[in-house]
Amino acid sequence: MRWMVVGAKGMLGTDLVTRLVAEGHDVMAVDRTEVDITNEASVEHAIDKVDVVVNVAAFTAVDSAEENEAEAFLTNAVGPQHLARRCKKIGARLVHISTDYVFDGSNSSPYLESGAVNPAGAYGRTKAAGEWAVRAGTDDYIIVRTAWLYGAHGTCFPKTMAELSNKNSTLSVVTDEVGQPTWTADLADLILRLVLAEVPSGTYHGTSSGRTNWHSFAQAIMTSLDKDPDIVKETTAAAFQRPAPRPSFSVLGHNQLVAVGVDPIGNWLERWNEAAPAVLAEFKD
Ligand SMILES: NC(=O)C1=CN([C@@H]2O[C@H](COP(=O)(O)OP(=O)(O)OC[C@H]3O[C@@H](n4cnc5c(N)ncnc54)[C@H](O)[C@@H]3O)[C@@H](O)[C@H]2O)C=CC1
Repeated sequence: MRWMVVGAKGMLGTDLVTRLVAEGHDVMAVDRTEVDITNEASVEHAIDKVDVVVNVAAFTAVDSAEENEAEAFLTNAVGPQHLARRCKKIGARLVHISTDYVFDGSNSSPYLESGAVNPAGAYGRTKAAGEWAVRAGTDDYIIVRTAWLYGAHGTCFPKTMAELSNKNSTLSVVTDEVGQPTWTADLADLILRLVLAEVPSGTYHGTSSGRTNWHSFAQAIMTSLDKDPDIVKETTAAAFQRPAPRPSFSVLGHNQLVAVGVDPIGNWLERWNEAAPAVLAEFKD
């Protein structure tokens, strides 16, 4: 099976390519300089003779998307449309990564894969449009919605907390946003398992199991750094205003994975404890 990973130099792409290569798969890893997904000619020229295309390319700057929605839309919606059309033409399966931000966060029980999307901000709107573009463009797709991603090869919450804790005696972190911290290496593993299992086309939720809030996650990060978790103080989203709205409840249910016999990713805290040495390597002596 021949794979192409588009957006391969990002946080998820780096771990995905590493995993596929380690497993002996035939992988072409490309980023924007080789294939710009916003340019249909570039997509048509570069993507050929592959069995699976994994789109991990995205405009991921959530706050910046509020000011630059047209640019975000090009990458997050028009790009996936080009990829879906191209995959259909060459008979490749498209795996496309989406986000919890397609939901507004007002639920109190886990979001179902089939639940109505209602994004609260520009990034979520563009990602929801990308999902529709994929579904409209090809019949052979796997959409994987993920959330609260962290990894060794990108800017992410654990590294930001580690940096802040080196400069400050206390940190204030919000308690009223709930979600599922998810390690890029675990998501790479899930993508591999979904493709190898040849699951039916559809939308799947690829997040860790269980749930937490940012404050408790920050405390777990301090523990991993051998620091006192009590330096993390509680605050609220209202006191910590940012340009883009954040969903207050981002817990995704894994019903579709279970339905097709694919194991969801394990509990977020167990996975964090496994991930921490790699993700926090630059902060450890
Ligand atoms: N980081 C997070 O917390 C979350 C991420 N996601 C989704 O997961 C996926 C992966 O995210 P990350 O690895 O964090 O992203 P990232 O920002 O680390 O990497 C994105 C990659 O896409 C590439 N790219 C951007 N525009 C492109 C274009 N026009 N053509 C080709 N490549 C282009 C960039 O060069 C970069 O290497 C994205 O679809 C994102 O929306 C979903 C939920 C949470």
